[in-house]
Amino acid sequence: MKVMTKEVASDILEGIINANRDKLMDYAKLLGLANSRARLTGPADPKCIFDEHIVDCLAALPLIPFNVRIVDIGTGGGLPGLVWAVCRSDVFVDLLDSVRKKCLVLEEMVRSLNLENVRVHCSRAEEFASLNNGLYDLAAARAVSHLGILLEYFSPLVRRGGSCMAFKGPKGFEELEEFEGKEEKLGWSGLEIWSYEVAGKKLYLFTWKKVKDAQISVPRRVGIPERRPWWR
Ligand SMILES: C[S@@+](CC[C@H](N)C(=O)[O-])C[C@H]1O[C@@H](n2cnc3c(N)ncnc32)[C@H](O)[C@@H]1O
Repeated sequence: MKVMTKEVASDILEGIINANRDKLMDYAKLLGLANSRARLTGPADPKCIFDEHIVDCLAALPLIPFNVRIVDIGTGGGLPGLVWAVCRSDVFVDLLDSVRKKCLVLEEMVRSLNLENVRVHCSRAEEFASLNNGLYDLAAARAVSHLGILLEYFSPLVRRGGSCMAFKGPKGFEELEEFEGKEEKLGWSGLEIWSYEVAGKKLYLFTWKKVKDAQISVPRRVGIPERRPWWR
């Protein structure tokens, strides 16, 4: 492993949390209620959702440029994209999930929270990418898939000059070792790994820049990225 990790600047987080606490708490309550209907995120207790899940998503905010268009792949209950949209009216976020029941609940939450900078899409990433090529400045995912597979999902969606971000625990390093140094095949370069802590757990954001078009044909058909990993 040649890449050093950097620490996310956490000093501005308290200000972000304080400025948005009420709306974020409203979201935590909605998500808690929704969990009983569609199992969107583990816990049902709003405080636990806030402290473990919402704070995790907030940790990435210092890394997100202003006025960007973002796609959150496998958003589930809106993590991280909905959290970002609540705190940053300058960004526009497309929330993507393949499970219809989750998307319906998400749409209700977006309406309840009066968010105008969010749209919900019910689709697999592979299919969505064929209709939205290069549309995004940033693609992100939390708790969705192997890091290498995420890079394949992200690649066709992000414009040249844009970036991607994957939320990972320590296992992200093992996943990275499988393909490290080959990411340019998908147009990615400039890996940076950012570390931070939530509820006593050390967590990481893996980010890359899109420097060129992919050299392999993406998106591939649904299921192929998992069955035939691009790096093997
Ligand atoms: C474990 S959940 C994580 C949800 C959320 N990101 C979070 O941090 O709580 C993974 C989600 O990814 C969705 N998903 C998995 N593969 C997908 C794909 N290829 N395209 C779209 N959604 C996908 C699943 O439906 C599920 O809601």
